[in-house]
Amino acid sequence: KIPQSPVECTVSGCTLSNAYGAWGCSALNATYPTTEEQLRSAVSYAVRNNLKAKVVTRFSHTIPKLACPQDPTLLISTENYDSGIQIDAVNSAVTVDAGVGLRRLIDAVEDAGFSLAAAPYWEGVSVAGLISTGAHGSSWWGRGGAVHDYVVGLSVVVPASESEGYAKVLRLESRDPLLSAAKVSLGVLGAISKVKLSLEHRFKRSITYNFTEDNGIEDVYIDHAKQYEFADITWYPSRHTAVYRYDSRVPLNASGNGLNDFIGFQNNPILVSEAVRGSEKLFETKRDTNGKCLTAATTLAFKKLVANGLKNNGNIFTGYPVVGFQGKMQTSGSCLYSTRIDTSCSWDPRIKGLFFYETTAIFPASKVGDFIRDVRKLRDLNPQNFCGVDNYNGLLFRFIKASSAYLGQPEDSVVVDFNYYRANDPSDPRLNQDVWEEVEQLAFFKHGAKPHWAKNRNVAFLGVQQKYPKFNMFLSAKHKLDPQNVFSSKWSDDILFGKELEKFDGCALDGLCICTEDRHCSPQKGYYCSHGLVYKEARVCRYSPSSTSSSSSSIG
Ligand SMILES: Cc1cc2nc3c(=O)[nH]c(=O)nc-3n(C[C@H](O)[C@H](O)[C@H](O)COP(=O)(O)OP(=O)(O)OC[C@H]3O[C@@H](n4cnc5c(N)ncnc54)[C@H](O)[C@@H]3O)c2cc1C
Ligand SMILES: O=C1O[C@H]([C@@H](O)CO)C(O)=C1O
Repeated sequence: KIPQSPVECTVSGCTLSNAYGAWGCSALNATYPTTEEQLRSAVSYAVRNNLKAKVVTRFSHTIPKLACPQDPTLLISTENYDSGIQIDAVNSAVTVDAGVGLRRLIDAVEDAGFSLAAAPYWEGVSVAGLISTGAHGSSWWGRGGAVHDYVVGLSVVVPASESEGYAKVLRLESRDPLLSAAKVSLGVLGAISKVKLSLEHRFKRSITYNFTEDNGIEDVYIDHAKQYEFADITWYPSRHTAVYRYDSRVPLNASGNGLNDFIGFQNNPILVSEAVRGSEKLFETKRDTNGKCLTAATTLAFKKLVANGLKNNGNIFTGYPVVGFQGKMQTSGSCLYSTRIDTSCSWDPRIKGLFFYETTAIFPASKVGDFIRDVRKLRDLNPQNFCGVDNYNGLLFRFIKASSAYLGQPEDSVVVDFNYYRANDPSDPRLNQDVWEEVEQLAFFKHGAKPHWAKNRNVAFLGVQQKYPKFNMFLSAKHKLDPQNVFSSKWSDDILFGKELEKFDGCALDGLCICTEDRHCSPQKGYYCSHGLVYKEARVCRYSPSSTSSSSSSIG
C-alpha cells in the first residue's frame, strides 16, 4: 500500500491527518494548484474571503500540528504542484516546484550528472515541506547536513493588498535577509512556490557500519564527524552498543552500485508490523521488561546481520564497504512504492502497526557530551529500562552546521533522535515512561537543546523562543510578510511560541505538560508525579505500585 493522502474531504468539509494518523484537524476546503499562478490565486482567494490558509503536502510527515488549520481555513495542497525541475548546469543549481518529491528531485539531478549533498534519511517528503521544518541528514563538511543550507533562492506567495490582487509572489535571492527567514519558516510566512538548491557534481559514497561497545562516545563524536563526511552514530543503551557509521565520498570511478534501503523504511508485510505492535502491547500490559529486552536484542542482531539495509548490489548485503551513488545512499523509503495490498510502511495508520513518539533534540556541538554522560548514568541505574528505545533506532546522533536561517542553528550542532512506544489511547500510561520523560527533560531543560520543528511532543517546545537568538528577526519577517496571520493557526502558534498549555488529568502521559501533581500522570494506574533519578529537577510519571497518591504527595 502506498501511503494515503493526508487530506480527506466530504461535503461537510475536510480533515487533515499526518502520516502516523496522529491528528485529525478540520478545514473548510482544500485546493490542489498545479502552477505558481494557481497557487497565488488560491492564496488570493483565502485573503479576499477572510479565510486562513495552511499548506499541506502529499504525505504530511511532520509530527507537531504545524499544518493544522484553525477554522475557517483553506487547505492548499502542493500534491499536484510538482512538475517543475529546472537544472542550471552552469551554476550547479536546480529550481523546483514546492511539491516535488525528494526522490524525484534526486533522480533528476543524478541523471543530469549532479548530486544533492544533503537530504533527510527519509525520502517521502516534498522539497518545500522538508526545508520548512529544517530537515537534515548528517554532515559537518561543506554546507553541512541540513537541506535548507543549500537553499540559494526561493519564491514565496504572501498575502497582499486589494490593489495587488490580495496575493503576490516574492522572489528571494541569496543575499535577501528575508531568505534567512523563509527557508525554515514552518509554513507560517506564506506558501513557498519554488526552491532553488545548490548542487554538486555527481559523486559516490562508501559506507561501513562498526557495531562496537558504547563507552567513550562523548570522547570521540567530534573526531568521528570530522573524519567522515557523512558520519552518524547510533547508540543502543540497553545493549551497551554504539554503531559508528564510517561514511565518505569516493570518486565516480570507484566500483560498486550499492543501495541504502534503510531497514526502518522497508516495505513490511502488514502481518509483521501488526505482530511487532501486538507483542509491544503485550509487554506493555504485562509490564514485561524482559520481553522488551529480548526483542531489542534480536532487533539489533538482525540489523547487524543486514547492515541496517545496505545492499552491495542493490539486492543483498554481501560485506563492507558498501559503495554506491549519492542518489542511492543518502536517503530511502521503499515502503512508499509498494502497490501490494499486504505490505506497507510499518506505521501506516490504516493498519494496527507501529505507533511511536519521536523526540529530537538539537545540541550545540560542545554540549552533547554532558547529555550523553547523564543518559549513561540513567542507563547504568537499570539498563533494562532502556530496552524500549532499542526496539526502534536507539539514540541516533547526527551532525548539522551553523546556519544563516533564523530558525536554523546558530552554531555547529548535534541532533539526537529517539523513538519510543506510543499507546493508542493517550491516557494509557506506558512502561518506563519516566525514563523517556527524564531523557526528554535532560535534553531540553537541563542541557537547553532545541526541539526539531518536525518532531517532538509539545513539552519539547516550552521556552523555544528564548533558544533561538534570531527568533525576533523571524517574527519581524513574519509580521512583514503575513501581517494578518493568514498562515497561522492556534496549533502552529503553540509550537512556534512554545506555549505553556493548561494542564489536565493525564496531560503528562502524552507530552502535553510536565507533571506537577499526580493527577497529571495516572494515579489510578499506579503512575505518580516523581523526581528524576539523575536530573533531580525533572518531573516524571513513575510507576510505584506500593505507594498511594497521599504518600507520594504532589510536588511543586
Ligand atoms: C519516517 C520518517 C522519517 C523522517 N526522517 C527524517 C530525517 O532523517 N531527518 C529529518 O530532519 N526529518 C525527518 N523526518 C521529518 C520530515 O523530514 C519532516 O516532517 C518534513 O517536514 C516532512 O516534509 P513534508 O513534505 O511531509 O511536509 P509536511 O509535513 O506536510 O509540512 C511540514 C510543514 O511545512 C509546511 N509546508 C509544506 N509545504 C510548504 C510550502 N510549499 N510552503 C510553505 N509551507 C509549506 C507545512 O504547512 C508544515 O507546517 C522524517 C519523517 C518521517 C515520517
Ligand atoms: O522516523 C525517522 O527515522 C529517521 C531516523 O530516526 C532513522 O533513520 C528520522 O529522523 C525520523 O524522523
